[in-house]
Amino acid sequence: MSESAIALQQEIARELGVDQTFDAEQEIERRVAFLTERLTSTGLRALVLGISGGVDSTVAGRLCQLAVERARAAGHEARFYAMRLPYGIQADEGDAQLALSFIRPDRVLTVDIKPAGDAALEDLLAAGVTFRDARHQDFVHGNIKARQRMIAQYAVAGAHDGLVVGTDQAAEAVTGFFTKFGDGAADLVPLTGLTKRRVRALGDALGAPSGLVRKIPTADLESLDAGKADEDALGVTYDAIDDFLEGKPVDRQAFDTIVERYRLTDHKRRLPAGP
Ligand SMILES: Nc1ncnc2c1ncn2[C@@H]1O[C@H](COP(=O)(O)OP(=O)(O)OC[C@H]2O[C@@H]([n+]3cccc(C(=O)O)c3)[C@H](O)[C@@H]2O)[C@@H](O)[C@H]1O
Ligand SMILES: Nc1ncnc2c1ncn2[C@@H]1O[C@H](COP(=O)(O)OP(=O)(O)OP(=O)(O)O)[C@@H](O)[C@H]1O
Ligand SMILES: [Mg+2]
Repeated sequence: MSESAIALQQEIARELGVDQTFDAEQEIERRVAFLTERLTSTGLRALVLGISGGVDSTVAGRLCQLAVERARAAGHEARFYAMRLPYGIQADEGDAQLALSFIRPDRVLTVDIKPAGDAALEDLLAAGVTFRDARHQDFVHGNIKARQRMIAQYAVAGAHDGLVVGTDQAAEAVTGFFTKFGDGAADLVPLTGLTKRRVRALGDALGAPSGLVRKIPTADLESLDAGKADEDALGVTYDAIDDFLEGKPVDRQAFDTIVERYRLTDHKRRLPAGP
């Protein structure tokens, strides 16, 4: 790799807050302390997060529960609302239930996002919105589902004086692999700066079920391609993304794919542009 390529790699990692060193126990402590401090300093009384059955929300969910328990021990009443937000019947519902058993949240709220998500699409079609083809429509519908989850979580935060927690981490941030104002919308992002393998290391250190920690990541938003692996959608592996962010050598094709995605999704990591 050329010197300029290495410099760009380092600059992007710095921009996304990826540390050069990593200690799972320390990171757990730092991130739980962060969530607890946000609760006490804002005076708010709840954390809200959707639990999918994937590793990111399993880890973030456990951090949330530990944080509210710590806040309560310090005399600040706070609750963690874990939300199940299936689109109809979720194929890996068993994983979501396993995640909840591990997290042991104060409350579980379940909202099926299918009726609202489907109604939104139907109304758009009735209004005359057109798509290139069925796959394009299904893709946009997928982003509607992610935003429907955001609506449900913000409603619970509004109802219970809470803060919405997001699962944004460095591997998704660098590729812009999230729905803008959907799962990308949150008040607190406790996994920020972590590569995917470091999220998994937190999961192991927290004692999360191994099957969840090592589960193939999926956004699972497209009905025509249910459970599609993120890596198939991204065209690059999480190992390569993590190596890139941790300053390790990556092959030319992976490097170019990551940098191109990073540039194209710059707008997703910023506030809306104005004149
Ligand atoms: N240059 C620019 N400057 C300012 N804004 C720009 C823009 N280009 C597009 N935009 C806006 O951004 C929109 C596109 O962004 P967005 O709506 O997010 O849509 P988009 O990035 O096309 O799709 C979201 C991607 O994230 C994936 N995802 C979503 C949710 C969760 C996960 C997961 O890992 O679990 C993954 C999903 O599978 C899909 O591949 C455009 O419609 C436009 O409104
Ligand atoms: N079916 C669902 N029920 C509840 N929350 C969900 C659901 N699907 C997605 N989410 C929320 O959207 C977030 C983004 O999804 P994403 O797939 O990136 O994370 P994950 O499923 O936790 O882990 P992974 O990326 O490994 O699949 C989740 O962490 C979760 O908070
Ligand atoms: Mg997932």
